[in-house]
Amino acid sequence: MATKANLRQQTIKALKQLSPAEREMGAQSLYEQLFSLPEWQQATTIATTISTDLELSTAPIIAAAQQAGKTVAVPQTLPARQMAFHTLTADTHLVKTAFGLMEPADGKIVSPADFDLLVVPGLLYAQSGERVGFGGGYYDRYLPHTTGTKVALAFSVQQVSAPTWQVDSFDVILDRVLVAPTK
Ligand SMILES: Nc1nc2c(c(=O)[nH]1)N(C=O)[C@@H](CNc1ccc(C(=O)N[C@@H](CCC(=O)O)C(=O)O)cc1)CN2
Ligand SMILES: Nc1ncnc2c1ncn2[C@@H]1O[C@H](COP(=O)(O)OP(=O)(O)OP(=O)(O)O)[C@@H](O)[C@H]1O
Repeated sequence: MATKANLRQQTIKALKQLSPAEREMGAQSLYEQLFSLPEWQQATTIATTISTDLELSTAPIIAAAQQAGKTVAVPQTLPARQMAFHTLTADTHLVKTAFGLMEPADGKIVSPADFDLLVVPGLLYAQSGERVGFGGGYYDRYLPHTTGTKVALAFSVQQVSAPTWQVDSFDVILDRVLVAPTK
């Protein structure tokens, strides 16, 4: 069994080594798969993040959702590893956190139970839904309060068929892991 810390390091390295072409091709496939899901099409309220350069860009997801008239909300980190999701509009003020993430500073708060679909960030996912995140434990604390479909979008280097790590009791299992094809 690998430790989550080792797997985080390995996956970050593999993500950094993706060629621009692989990234672009993978990303297009992931967006198409997401937008094809009935859960996406039916969702009126969606949780996602403001991605960092290492992560799959969420900008096309935010744009597509807004275009379709869906409500989009993104997280603000709070003390004690809590998060509040705020609706994202053209008027939302974003601030950069000490950790380098862009977060909403205002905007209406969406209750966790109001999301129909949550695009959950992370580093490594098993096809069966287990997830290794960035290590903050933010989503493990938040997701138990949600009822919507929990989806992850994985480049091929972010996916394994079954967990190679010790799954903790507090780890929340995702409903779907979409995977980009290998080149
Ligand atoms: N784009 C994106 N946004 C996201 C997440 C994500 O995975 N991706 N998160 C997914 O969970 C949450 C933030 N996750 C975090 C995970 C770890 C640390 C962290 O290790 N922080 C350090 C240093 C803190 C500081 O410099 O202020 C620490 O706490 O020691 C921070 C945030 C919410 N927003
Ligand atoms: N529901 C919870 N209640 C209390 N502590 C928790 C909970 N979930 C996670 N933790 C703690 O948070 C820390 C990080 O957990 P873990 O390594 O699973 O995070 P992660 O899933 O990688 O991060 P994230 O959820 O932010 O993406 C661990 O020390 C864990 O003990």
